[in-house]
Amino acid sequence: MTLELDDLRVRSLGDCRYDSPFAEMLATKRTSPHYVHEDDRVLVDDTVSVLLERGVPIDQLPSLEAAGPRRKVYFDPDATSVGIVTCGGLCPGLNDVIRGIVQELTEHYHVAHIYGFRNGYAGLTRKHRERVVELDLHAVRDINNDGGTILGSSRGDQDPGEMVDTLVELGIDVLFVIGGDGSMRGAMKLTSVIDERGLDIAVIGIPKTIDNDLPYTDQSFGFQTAFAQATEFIASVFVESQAAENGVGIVKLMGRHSGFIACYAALSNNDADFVLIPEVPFVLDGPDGVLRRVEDHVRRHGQVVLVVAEGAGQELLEQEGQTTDASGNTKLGDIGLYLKEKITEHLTEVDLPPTVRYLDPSYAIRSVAANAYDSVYCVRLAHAAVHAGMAGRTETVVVRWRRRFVHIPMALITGHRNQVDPDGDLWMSVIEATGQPATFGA
Ligand SMILES: Nc1ncnc2c1ncn2[C@@H]1O[C@H](COP(=O)(O)OP(=O)(O)O)[C@@H](O)[C@H]1O
Ligand SMILES: O=P(O)(O)OC[C@H]1O[C@](O)(COP(=O)(O)O)[C@@H](O)[C@@H]1O
Ligand SMILES: [Mg+2]
Repeated sequence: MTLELDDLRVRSLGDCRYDSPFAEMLATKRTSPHYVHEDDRVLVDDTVSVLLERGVPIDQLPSLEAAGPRRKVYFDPDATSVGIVTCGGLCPGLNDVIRGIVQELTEHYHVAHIYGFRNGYAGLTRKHRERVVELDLHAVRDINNDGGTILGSSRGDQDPGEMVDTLVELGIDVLFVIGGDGSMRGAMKLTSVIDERGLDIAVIGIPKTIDNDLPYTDQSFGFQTAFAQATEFIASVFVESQAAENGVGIVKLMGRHSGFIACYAALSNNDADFVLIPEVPFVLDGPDGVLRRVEDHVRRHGQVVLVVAEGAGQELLEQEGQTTDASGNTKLGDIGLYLKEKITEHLTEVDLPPTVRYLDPSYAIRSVAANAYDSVYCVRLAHAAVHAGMAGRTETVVVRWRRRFVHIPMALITGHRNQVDPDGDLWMSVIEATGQPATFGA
């Protein structure tokens, strides 16, 4: 990591001049094991060797601004209007975040207006301006019991100039963008137009991804719910594969570039014998290839279960030209079906005609309501986002980093992707739990 302290400083619109509703509560607070003072910072690194390697004084070590309420805020709460938008793929907990933002802004800051934009960035365009909804406590009362997002979502590019026009027309001071890497890139285009026009509008990101592929954040919200859902499907194919002769269970799970869902779901119920993820390439043929390993497993145990992340082994698939979705994300080939075909073919050839159960739970793992753990996480992120916005932070994302809520510059979260490290301890745990080899063939 070549990060310097200056790369981690977040932008502010200006000095905070208004009293915060939390001023009294904060008056006596100091940093403790359970609280980081607003003037204190959280270290990025957590190992002695890395800190020593940096070779700089402690106050020059890479660190992050603590999230949370401030004694003074930038926006005059009574005169403030905010907007909320949810973009990209669904994720458990979106409604919890929306609800948390609305409750915090209403009950503590008493802001003037809270607007919800419908269906992602499309909702900020001229064409959809009339679909904007005003949000209050009543509108968000029990939305956390449902999956999805009450605001809707979408993929696809929109003109940032037109979107900023909408913010100006509605008098929005703070825009909360709940979205993934694409949404944060879109949010940065908004801040650049806002800067060009000299406007006083803050843009705060709340990172969303069930793939858990955003960097500088501990597991992202909704991830735990999603992989817990996924375990149910693994358990089903396990039962099915046990009951059949030469039973083969295959579950394909979401994870475009990162195999976190596959790893965690597999570790959770420990029924998987093989986990295939995008980060660890594999070959099918040859003595150490997947097919021979699967065959060996079936010979020894009479059945086998494979968990495969959708982005795994894409290089094995013959695809006619690469296509992308409306947001520019690469469309993937179906590795699950390909494995099903290849395994069936191979086991039939070696006289172990299989019964294959293939499940692709797809949207069933991301469209559900958040579990209790994720709901807590969501509401705390929502609070942090509101405090950041009211304090005039902009182009800033609120994240939980090593269990502390902090602010990071938006550019960092789009800079690279969080992936399972084949040399890291998570993959080691997967190998330990499944008993699969560290690699498959040359
Ligand atoms: N480079 C970009 N510049 C501007 N907007 C972008 C960019 N990438 C994605 N977006 C927009 O952000 C929204 C969400 O992006 P998408 O990739 O679908 O989901 P996610 O935010 O979950 O990664 C879409 O409306 C998309 O057009
Ligand atoms: O069918 P859709 O909506 O494009 O979603 C599929 C993709 O969405 C994901 O859940 C990720 O979504 P985001 O890019 O919005 O984070 C992937 O796991 C999956 O490949
Ligand atoms: Mg994305």
